[in-house]
Amino acid sequence: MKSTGGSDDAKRRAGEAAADAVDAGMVIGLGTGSTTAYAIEALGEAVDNGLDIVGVPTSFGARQRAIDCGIDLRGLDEVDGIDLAIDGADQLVRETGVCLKGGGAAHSREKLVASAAAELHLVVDDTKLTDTLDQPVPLEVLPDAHTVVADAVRSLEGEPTLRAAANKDGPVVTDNGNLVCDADFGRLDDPALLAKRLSAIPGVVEHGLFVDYTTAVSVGRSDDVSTTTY
Ligand SMILES: O=C(CO)[C@H](O)[C@H](O)COP(=O)(O)O
Repeated sequence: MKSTGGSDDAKRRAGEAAADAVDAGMVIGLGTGSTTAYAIEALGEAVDNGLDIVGVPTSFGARQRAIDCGIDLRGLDEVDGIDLAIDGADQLVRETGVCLKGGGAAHSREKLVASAAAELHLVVDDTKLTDTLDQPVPLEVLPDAHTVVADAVRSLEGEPTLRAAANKDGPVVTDNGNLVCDADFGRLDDPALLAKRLSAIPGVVEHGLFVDYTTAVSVGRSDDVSTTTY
C-alpha cells in the first residue's frame, strides 16, 4: 500500500480515534489508504472482542484489509444506508473540513460511500493540514475521454497529468477500469466553484474535491490526537 505523509504513529492515533467512535450495530464505510488501514485494524480487534458491525469497503484494497481483519462486509447496494464512513485525505483545511482525496485513486467510490453516510469521519496525520488546498485535484476519467478531459482542464487554466502506474507500463487503472488525471490548478481559492466546474466535464466520473461532506476530523501527531467536529 502506498504510504504518504507523516509517521505511522500519527496515522495509527488518528485511525484508532475514529474507530473509537463506532458503536455496535453500525454500518461503517471503510475508506482507503494507509491511515484508514489503522482504523480497519482497530475495528477488526473490536470485532474479535464481540463488536457487531457491517463494513462497506470503498476499494479492492479496503475490502482485502477488512477481510483479513474479520469484518463482515456488504456492498453499497446491500445496505440501507451507512451510519459512519471513516476515510483518509491527502490535504485538508481543518477550519472547514474541505479536503482533497484520490491519492490512492479510490475517490469515486469513497465519495459515493461518503454521500450515502450520515457522517464522514476523516483520519489524517498533521502533515495533511493546510490553510488553502494547493495540491493537484485527482479526476477519475473514462479511458476514451482522457484527452478531452485534459483539454477541459486546460480551459479552466489547470495543468493536466495522466497518472502513470508505478509498477506497470502505462497509466494507473482504477478499480472501476478508468484512468486518473491529476489536474493542477495551483491554490484553490474557491474549491466549491471548482468542484462544480469539474463535475460538469463530460468524461469525468468523479473528482477528488470533497466539499460539505466532512462531519469530523481526527488529526494524529506522533504524541497525541485531537478531533474536530463540524
Ligand atoms: O483518498 C484516498 C485514496 O483514494 C486516501 O484516503 C488518501 O490518499 C489518503 O491516504 P493515506 O492515508 O495513505 O495518506
